[in-house]
Order: sequence, then C-alpha cells, then structure tokens
Amino acid sequence: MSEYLYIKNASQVITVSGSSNKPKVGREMSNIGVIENGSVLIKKDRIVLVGVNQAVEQYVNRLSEPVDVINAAGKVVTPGLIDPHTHIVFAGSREKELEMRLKGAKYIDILKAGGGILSTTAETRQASEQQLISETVPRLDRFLQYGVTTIEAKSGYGLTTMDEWKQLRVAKKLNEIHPIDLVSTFMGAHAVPNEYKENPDDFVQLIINEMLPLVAKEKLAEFCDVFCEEGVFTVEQSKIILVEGKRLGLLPKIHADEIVPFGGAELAAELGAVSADHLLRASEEGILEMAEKGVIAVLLPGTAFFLMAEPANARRMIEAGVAVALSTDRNPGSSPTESLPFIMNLACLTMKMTPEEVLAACTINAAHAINRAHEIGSIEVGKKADVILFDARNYQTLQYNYAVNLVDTVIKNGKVVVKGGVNVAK
Ligand SMILES: O=C(O)CC1=NCN=C1
Ligand SMILES: [Zn+2]
Repeated sequence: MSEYLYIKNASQVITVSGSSNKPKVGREMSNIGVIENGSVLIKKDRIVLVGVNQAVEQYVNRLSEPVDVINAAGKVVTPGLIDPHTHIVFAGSREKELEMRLKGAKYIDILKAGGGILSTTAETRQASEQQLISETVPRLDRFLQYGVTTIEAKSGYGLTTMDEWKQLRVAKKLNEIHPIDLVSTFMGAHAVPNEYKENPDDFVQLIINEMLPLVAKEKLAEFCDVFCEEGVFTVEQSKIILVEGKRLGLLPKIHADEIVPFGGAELAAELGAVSADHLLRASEEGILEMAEKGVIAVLLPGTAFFLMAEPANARRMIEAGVAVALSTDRNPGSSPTESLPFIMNLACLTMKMTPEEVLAACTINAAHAINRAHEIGSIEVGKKADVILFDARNYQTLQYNYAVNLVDTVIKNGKVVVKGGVNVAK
C-alpha cells in the first residue's frame, strides 16, 4: 500500500471548487467545476493534484515513490457526499406509524398523542450505549455505500440530561470507530417529554440550566437545534434556548416551518443561525431575511415525500439568493432512509433543482451547513481525500437513473472503504 492513490482517466471529475469560504448561492450553485477526462492524485489523506488526465499523468510519471492506481474510465468522480441533518442515533423503529398515516393520521397528531418522537425517546432511554452503537452502525454502513462520507448527528431522543448526554457520547464514539465522520448537534429541544407536558417552560429551564452547560463543558456538540413548530416549541422558547446555546459556544440551527408557517425562518435570520432546516412552509419574508443574513436552507425532500406533503420552494429560495443544501433527515419517523442520492433525485423531480444545483447542495453547501467547508465538500488541493466514483459517464445520469445506487467506489481519508458497491472497511 503506497502513500499515493491515483484515480485516473475519469470520464468527468466534478470538483465543486472555488466556494470554500462561503456557500454557493444563485447561479453560482450551477457552477460545479466539471473536468472532462480528468484525474485526481491523493497522498495519504489529502488531495495533492486534480486536473486533466495528461497533466496529472505527467506529474505522476515524475514521482519516484510507488503509486496505487484506480482506473476510473467510464466513471464520474465527485467529492464525498455530506448529509448535514440526521437524527441517526436512536433505538427502535416506527413502522406502525406508516400504517396510521396511510389511514389519515397526521404526523403532529401522532406526536401529540404521545407517539412519534416520544415513542423513539422511550426506546432510546431504555437502550444502553452499546445497544445504540450496534443499532446505529448498520445505518452508517448504508450511508457509506450511498457515497456519504460525513454526516451531522443530532441528539433529541433522550430528553433528560443523562439520556441526551448518552446519545452525544454514542455519536462521539461512532465518530472514533466508524469510517464516516460525525459532527454532533445538541437537540434536547426536540419535543417536550411527557413528564413536562403540563409545564413545558420548566423543560426549557432544564435545557438552559442543566443540559446546555454539560454539553458545552464536555464539548459534546458544535451546534444547538430546536424543533420550532406549532405544538412543539414556540418561537419564544426556541429563541431562549438558541440564544443560551450561542452564549455557550454552540452555533444555532433550527427545524423551521416544517408543518405550518411558524416564523422559524425569520427567527433563524434574527439569530444568524448557520442553517434553517425543512422550510416546507417558510414565508416569503422569512426567505428574504435568510438570504440577507446568509442562513443556509437545508432542504429535506425525502421528509416531504414520506409525509406526503408539498416540498419546500427550492426554486424561490435559490432565486432569492439563499444557499441551499440537501439532507436525508435520517430519522425513524419522518424520513427512514440513508439514500442521499435518492434525495438528490427528489430535489430534481419534486423541487425542480437542476443536476448541477443538487450536487453543490450535497457537497460544498452541505459542508458549510456543518462548518466543515475548509476541510471537505470539494475536490481541491489540500482538502480531505473523501472521493466517490459513480458508475456513470456524466453527472446528469446520477439524477436521470433515479432510486438506484450508482456508487462504485468510496474513498474516505484516502482509503478505499467501498469497492464495487461493497463495504470493504470492516
Ligand atoms: O420524527 C422524528 O423522529 C424526527 C423529526 N423531528 C422533527 N421532524 C421529524
Ligand atoms: Zn430533523
């Protein structure tokens, strides 16, 4: 195994270069830096050269050290895909809810009746750290097979100080043992637990006075997120939590305007949140304020699809100058999928995003949504060698061939972890 890995003769290399200091907005989202007949040279865990085949070949031929070669003929090479919004650490499953919703039950009514998030919370509270690890690893393995090399991971199924702490410790442990990188978000404000149903403001105080200080002291999360929604947390409660999180060094994110127009996008802009997520019902004012303040819209078309709801107005957001990222929203209730490639298909087919925009949204813009654009999200010299080879001759095929997995090879930190679609990292 040499220090050099040479990915040669790709049909296309999609570099998504030139936007590491700020996310792509507007027409910039369509500029994804395509190199026809290109190659990539990796040394250890970093990208050291990317360009047209001949130029990279000449450089490689002058090297005195041995070079491992991957023949990428007929393949499209992209940066590793990034999922900036998952609830991946949890126990149990919620298939029963699908049947209820197919018979007309609404997501939010199931939650209000003590199901939904609260039923996953009951199972997650019961689960040991080891059980949470063993239930989450297969989900991470599937993400890897879909070409996802970095994900964000929220807490929010503990809803007690110790159980939120447990979830975040599990995410930290998974980040150490699994090839995928996990970036953690504290989301103690995911739902009001039954024991605080009569006095939700006391739960907000528990989050402020106990959970946030512990998470900040132990540096178990970089972001703080709140489910700002009718019947969950009010705009006022959300603001109190996110302002305190920000004071303690946790950057704000917000589940905004998912079910009803609720002012979440406006709150995200007011607080200068890194991202506002969902936005199926965001107002025109909220979109304009997000554009003005540079708040990234993390859109979740898989959740809209699974909840049989209208998706977010991506075209209006892109037109208004809001940076758009995409995510699976992997969770057991409203989006049980790891297929970020299918989310890209849905973004094209249900939100009319272009093949270029969805690639920018799943790479560099997603990297900005988790504060990692200096490290990942594009194929540029000095960045982490997180690279995907897709079995396709051009990037448009990735959206044309929908609901299939075209990932052939996944390289994580310069090491091959998926080959021929098979996980070889074990
Ligand atoms: O239902 C869940 O478990 C996750 C979720 N949080 C907010 N929307 C969906
Ligand atoms: Zn979510």
